Amino acid sequence: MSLRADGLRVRLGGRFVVDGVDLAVTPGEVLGLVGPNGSGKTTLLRTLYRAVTPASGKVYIGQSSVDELPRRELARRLAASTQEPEHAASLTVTEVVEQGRVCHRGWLEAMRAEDSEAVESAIRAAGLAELRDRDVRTLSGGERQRVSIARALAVRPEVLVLDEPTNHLDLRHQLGVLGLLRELADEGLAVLLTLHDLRLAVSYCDRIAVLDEGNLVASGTPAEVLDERLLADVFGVRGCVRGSTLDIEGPV
Ligand SMILES: Nc1ncnc2c1ncn2[C@@H]1O[C@H](COP(=O)(O)OP(=O)(O)OP(=O)(O)O)[C@@H](O)[C@H]1O
Repeated sequence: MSLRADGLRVRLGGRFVVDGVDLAVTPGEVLGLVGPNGSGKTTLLRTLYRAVTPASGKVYIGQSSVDELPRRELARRLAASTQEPEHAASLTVTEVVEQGRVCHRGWLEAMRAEDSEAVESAIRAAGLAELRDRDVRTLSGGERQRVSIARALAVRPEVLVLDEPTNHLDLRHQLGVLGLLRELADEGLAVLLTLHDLRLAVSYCDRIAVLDEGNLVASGTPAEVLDERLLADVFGVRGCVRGSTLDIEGPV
């Protein structure tokens, strides 16, 4: 199912930090949301999965408006990997990833075979097999990041939303996670992620949407969007896209 935002405006601290955004991501597609610090990326994502209520505008999964879907159904259809605060409780990696299945069966019901299978495959996909029994509070930032991604994968959603999934990851794991998202999209998932690294966005995203001061200033293929002028005006760098790579020469 597609995820679509129509005319989203979000007001925080007395101003619109998301200011009239239309966005859609379709099954099979990886859409990268990019923009400078404070441009509204996280707020926009949080609005999509109903952690923030917009001042106006609507978000749809398929034909259903997310604010009319029961919470549990929304959680089954749209999974998010977020920049979360530290875990407060003592839980193992496996226990955290298992939380991704709660929306399918409820807190009090036992794990079924399909739940265990989804958890196992998410743990493997995120490269967490050797860490599965570790207390999450003892993990490094990059390891915790992969636990958050694994929990979202375990949901087996229709739409996957990830806030800076490569944050804290070493280069090998950055490429591993983005390659995995690419594969999942090729299997029919709709993937929306924020990224600061424009080079990775160019290499892995089908389309890029650029947010600047709460406004969507461009969207399209990386080559269409990241022209010299936009790179200079929005990101303050000199560069251009060549094929599927981005060459950055330096600051403007
Ligand atoms: N609860 C809040 N109250 C007031 N202002 C807020 C609140 N949350 C975020 N903001 C402001 O909204 C703007 C957008 O923040 P947001 O975190 O969405 O940006 P971002 O593009 O994700 O930034 P970054 O790239 O630095 O992570 C920022 O100017 C931020 O200071």
